[in-house]
Amino acid sequence: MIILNKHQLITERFPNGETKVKDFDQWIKADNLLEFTYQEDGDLIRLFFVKKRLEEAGASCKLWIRYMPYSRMDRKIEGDLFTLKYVAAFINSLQFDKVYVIEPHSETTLTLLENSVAIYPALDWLPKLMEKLKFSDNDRIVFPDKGAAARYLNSGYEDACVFEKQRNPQTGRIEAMKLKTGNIVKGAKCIIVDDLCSAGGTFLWAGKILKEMGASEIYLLVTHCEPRVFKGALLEEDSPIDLVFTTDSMMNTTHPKLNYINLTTESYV
Ligand SMILES: O=P(O)(O)OC[C@H]1O[C@@H](O)[C@H](O)[C@@H]1O
Repeated sequence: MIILNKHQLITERFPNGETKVKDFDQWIKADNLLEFTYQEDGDLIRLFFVKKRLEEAGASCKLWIRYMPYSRMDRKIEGDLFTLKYVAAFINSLQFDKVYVIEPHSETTLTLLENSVAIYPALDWLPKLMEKLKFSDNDRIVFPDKGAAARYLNSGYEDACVFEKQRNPQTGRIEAMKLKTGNIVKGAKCIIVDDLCSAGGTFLWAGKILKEMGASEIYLLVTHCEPRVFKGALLEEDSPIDLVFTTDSMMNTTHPKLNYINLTTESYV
């Protein structure tokens, strides 16, 4: 989905699959903000078309990336393509004046993307959620793996609990998890904070262990939820996760256990 200056562009497909972008020019301003939601690779070509037209019109443009495509492919694996690098190179070639990236998974995206700045809604929202849940000294912030700890630990949450996890690189399934740092006081409320919930295995594992250790309520705060792989298990009655807080950066399904954080460009741009 592409939103130009708050107007969602009408993009249609010709019967052969090619993209048609309709009634575009009316939304162009001298300075533009393009909001980009990635759902499939075709969205990248639509981004290209739109930026090229803005360039032709002599208009400047900033880009707001709700979810950075391929951000989890953030390292070179022998024999495989380092796709994040190429997607970043593509976006760089479009020469945006500034690129805002919502929760980019790792520093690699920011290193690869020129003129980029990261926005961390989950982290920004954490103090508000702690207040809402009436957090006390016994309650705990939890980072479910070393990636989350590297991202957030230095943001004033040095006393957070940190998990260690082992994921099978072939199947992608989590095979083991254990609490590496911190302790859980019986009856503690916990907020697990991370960038993204994909299939949810990380949070089911962490939630189960936290409950076994005596936690009373467990909340999940993630910036992105991936609609295609998000498994309902996390939201089911017997899930250890009581409520999920997320943004609509990718997913907009409704469910009583899902709470959406309003993510507006105005607060950041
Ligand atoms: O366990 P699922 O939800 O599939 O995957 C999400 C986790 O995998 C990591 O890349 C994310 O940063 C998050 O910790």
